[in-house]
Amino acid sequence: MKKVICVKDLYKLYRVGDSAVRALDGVSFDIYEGEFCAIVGTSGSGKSTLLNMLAGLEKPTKGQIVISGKHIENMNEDELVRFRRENVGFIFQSFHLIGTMNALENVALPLTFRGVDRKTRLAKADRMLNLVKLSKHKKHMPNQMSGGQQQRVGVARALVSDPAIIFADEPTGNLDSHTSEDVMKLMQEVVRRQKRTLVMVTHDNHLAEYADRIFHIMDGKIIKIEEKTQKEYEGGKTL
Ligand SMILES: Nc1ncnc2c1ncn2[C@@H]1O[C@H](COP(=O)(O)OP(=O)(O)OP(=O)(O)O)[C@@H](O)[C@H]1O
Repeated sequence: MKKVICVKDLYKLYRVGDSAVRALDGVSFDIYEGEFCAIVGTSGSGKSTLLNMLAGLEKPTKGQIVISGKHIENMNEDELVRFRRENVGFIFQSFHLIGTMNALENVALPLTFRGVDRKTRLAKADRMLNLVKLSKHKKHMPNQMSGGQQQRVGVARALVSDPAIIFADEPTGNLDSHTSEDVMKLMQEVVRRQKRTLVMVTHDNHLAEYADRIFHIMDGKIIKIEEKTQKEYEGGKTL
């Protein structure tokens, strides 16, 4: 299997006054093409810090992050912007839809930044909305849709530019439990069908069960990696 993400000895220290917080304290792992991985941990365990590093939104203090064969820890801001545009899709907890655009226009938006012409953009967005089962809501504005529908738009938007990797930060954090399950099933299905790699952060152990592998993080360390096959690894070694 092809490695898409390779993280080696990753550290992130934050200075707060005289003390240092070890938000990431020596993290190493690989993620393979087509995998759905969940990063799970309690509040303050380092989940968001890790996701921000993987997405190139924050610089590590030390360590390596290789994504699709490229070292992102050495990239400057312009290179990171290009890297994200070409390789990454995001799904946010609070959806981040543009309120003045309908579902179709919201989904088409990432393609605008890639210079795709309007007709092609809208045709692609249309297909993505069908994929997330929102064919009847294409002309709806965000405030005319439920939370679950808005997040489906968020999923379609993350997929529209054919990114190799999708990062999702608590994607169901603003949804009720029933709708959360629906969105998780949808993400699982489209990721499998489209052979994307999905990395999701959540504090919810139950939702993490939708993933192929679960990375448990505590005090900035990966303490356990759980596989769907029930084969478990600890500290990177097979038990
Ligand atoms: N900018 C910052 N400056 C100082 N400390 C920070 C900063 N960002 C995060 N931290 C600290 O790093 C640790 C990890 O934070 P992080 O946000 O990654 O946790 P999390 O697992 O995502 O938590 P939550 O589920 O509450 O979002 C925490 O102790 C936090 O206080």
